[in-house]
Amino acid sequence: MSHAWGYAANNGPDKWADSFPIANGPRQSPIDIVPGEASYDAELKPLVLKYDPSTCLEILNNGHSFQVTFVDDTDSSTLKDGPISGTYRLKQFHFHWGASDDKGSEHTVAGTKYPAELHLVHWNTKYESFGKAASQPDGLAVVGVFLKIGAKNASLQKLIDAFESIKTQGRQSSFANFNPATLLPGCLDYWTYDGSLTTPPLLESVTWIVCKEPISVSSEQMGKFRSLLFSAEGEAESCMVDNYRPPQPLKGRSVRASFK
Ligand SMILES: NS(=O)(=O)c1ccc(NCc2ccco2)c([N+](=O)[O-])c1
Ligand SMILES: [Zn+2]
Repeated sequence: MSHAWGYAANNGPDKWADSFPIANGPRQSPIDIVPGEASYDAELKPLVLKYDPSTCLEILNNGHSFQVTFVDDTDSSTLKDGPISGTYRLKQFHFHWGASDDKGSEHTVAGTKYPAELHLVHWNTKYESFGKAASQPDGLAVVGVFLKIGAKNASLQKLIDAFESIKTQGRQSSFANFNPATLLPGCLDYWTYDGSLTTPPLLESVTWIVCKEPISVSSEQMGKFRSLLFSAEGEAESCMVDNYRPPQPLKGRSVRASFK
């Protein structure tokens, strides 16, 4: 790919294999989750998420999504138990969404697309850094949460209120004392499977933990997500929409459920 990857016709998911051949690998993400084909595993533990709002650092438009980044030099914000062993540290969270409310999530549930999907990204502290962990089969654990059109979400609104300061690619602003736990659904039942990063470099290092219960977002709030830009200041404006990879082949993998 002579140009950076993106989500357009000339550099989008169908072209990623040109520069990242792992795109056709055995454990790619996202996938379509078919509840009737997931197997309940009684040995799966409840998720233990401990988030310290004081580790929240900044909000950034990285040109593919917006992300909120956390200080990850201590075990202040961590994920434990669930399908994983050991301690994984929260590095950042970000979203994927569509140009309209009928699409936008990366994982789908029996073919159903949600308007958006939240990813809370954690790395295994048995490795010395996110970068080192990202290249290991058990290096990362990403909690996925679907967004469903409904009531206005007060927690998402705090993110949206910062958007005017990060409208274009590369812009960032300080963002303190945000508690990511306020973005989690009430019920933490989940599906889990072995997968990958859903954007280049598509590394096959992710234990995916996808929550069954969505959180709400209003259609107006989704409109604000779509006001962000892929483009940098001074470039032709390109709305940040449809920044999602479609489901990938399961290739023999099993999906386990933490619930009956
Ligand atoms: N949609 S996702 O949660 O799978 C995802 C994808 C890419 C990256 N990062 C890209 C990257 C560069 C080197 C290693 O990683 C991240 N992340 O960093 O949290 C998350
Ligand atoms: Zn993501």
